Amino acid sequence: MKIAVVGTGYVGLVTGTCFSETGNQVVCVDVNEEKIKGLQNGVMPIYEPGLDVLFNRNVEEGRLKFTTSLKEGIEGAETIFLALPTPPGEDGSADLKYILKVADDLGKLMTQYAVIVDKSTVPVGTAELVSAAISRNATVDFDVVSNPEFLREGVAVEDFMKPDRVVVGTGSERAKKVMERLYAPLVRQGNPIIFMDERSAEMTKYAANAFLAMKITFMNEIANLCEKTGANVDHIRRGIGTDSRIGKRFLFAGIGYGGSCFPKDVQALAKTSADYAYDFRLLNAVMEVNKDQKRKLLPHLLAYFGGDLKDKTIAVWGLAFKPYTDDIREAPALENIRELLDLGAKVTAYDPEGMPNTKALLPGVTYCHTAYAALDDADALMIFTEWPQFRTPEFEKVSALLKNKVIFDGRNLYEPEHMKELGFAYFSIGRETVS
Ligand SMILES: NC(=O)C1=CN([C@@H]2O[C@H](COP(=O)(O)OP(=O)(O)OC[C@H]3O[C@@H](n4cnc5c(N)ncnc54)[C@H](O)[C@@H]3O)[C@@H](O)[C@H]2O)C=CC1
Ligand SMILES: O=C(O)[C@H]1O[C@H](OP(=O)(O)OP(=O)(O)OC[C@H]2O[C@@H](n3ccc(=O)[nH]c3=O)[C@H](O)[C@@H]2O)[C@H](O)[C@@H](O)[C@@H]1O
Repeated sequence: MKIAVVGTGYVGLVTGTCFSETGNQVVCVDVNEEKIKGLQNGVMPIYEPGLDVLFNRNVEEGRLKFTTSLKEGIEGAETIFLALPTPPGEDGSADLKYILKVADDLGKLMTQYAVIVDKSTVPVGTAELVSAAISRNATVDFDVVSNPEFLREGVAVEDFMKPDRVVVGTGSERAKKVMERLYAPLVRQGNPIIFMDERSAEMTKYAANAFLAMKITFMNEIANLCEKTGANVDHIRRGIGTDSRIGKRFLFAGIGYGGSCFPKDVQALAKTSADYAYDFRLLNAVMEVNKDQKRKLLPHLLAYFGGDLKDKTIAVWGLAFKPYTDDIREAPALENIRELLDLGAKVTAYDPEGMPNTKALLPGVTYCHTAYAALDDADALMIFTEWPQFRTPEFEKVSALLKNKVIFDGRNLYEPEHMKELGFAYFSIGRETVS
């Protein structure tokens, strides 16, 4: 099948690359000329484990191509995926300007029947808006389908190639057949392709992200209560996660959820609720709790240094919003670093992949080549991302490099008991403080 993917961000690149891997001819389109030039020269603009191998193979074998021309990209394409940004608008709703602009262009450019597949995360009713925008100028038949994407950054290839499920919203039998054919190699793993109407598919995506954000937030609130009552959130996680009705995943308490999607999607769903005059109280609570959670370690840090961080150097391990990605959008580390700098502290930082992106936003930080280099002569260590190499550091080296043996850990990487034995002061989330 010939496929066009419009937008070569995270989702566009993974979608295009994975569909070329299953034997389709894919052309990816983007308005960013520099990005397209790089992709044409084999430069992968994001760090995503495993994606480069598939990318190189399919580019070499001629199944994966890149262009800035929408007209050229969609020529002969049976499906046209929209993997465009839907950032929060001023009122918190998803901004549809990128999607509707491309829909308008498609109406003018399409010369044959195509299925327009909305892969971006968009509010209920968007398929109808896209359809109307195309219809204004279209001279050919088309269907608009909602096909939300559930991949996680860092494990995107695995999530795309072996999805738990594929959700497709369409009322068209013709489009349904096209989508079945396209996804057949992926759902052969035994997982379902679930067909429904467009509005339900659009809502399914928001419900999934909001539910996961709520699950994490619930555990963060339990963690906060654990700190007050002397219970240990790790035990609670194991104690409830083994109940198959609850499930083991997404129960890790920490420094709050970040990333390009949970914060924006929870906010957008709250806005949809407000638009329909429904007060979705749970969502508002999730956003409020997460805002506070991201700043959870700062009061402990300030108290440790008697309320004054001037002339203190704080080492930071982890900038990306989670491991195995260079994505720093809404990362808890960034908000904390800004606050540290405002309070007069110096910051030294290390992240295996997140430093190039952070440098542009926070030039006042000293970026180091290794995790240990960031500790050299620092007054304290703060941890914001659970990269595996931070899990088992050489603690002797850590204590030799730090001026004070103190760690503020937003990801619960170490056992409080062990830290006590090693003589560290140790602040984590929802567990005993070692001081
Ligand atoms: N990043 C993620 O892990 C996931 C994102 N999503 C959703 O997928 C959508 C896309 O997200 P990302 O890939 O992260 O976006 P992104 O912001 O990384 O990339 C979007 C790309 O679209 C391009 N673009 C903008 N206007 C264009 C136009 N008129 N024609 C062609 N290209 C254009 C931009 O230059 C950019 O390269 C969003 O709705 C997001 O919520 C869904 C699941 C996972
Ligand atoms: O719509 C999207 O863009 C995607 O959003 C999330 O994926 P992603 O943002 O890549 O990352 P997650 O692994 O979900 O983590 C999100 C945040 O929650 C935090 N988290 C996650 C799990 C957990 O137990 N505790 C916790 O604090 C992470 O540290 C991170 O800051 C969803 O998991 C994907 O299914 C969805 O497709």
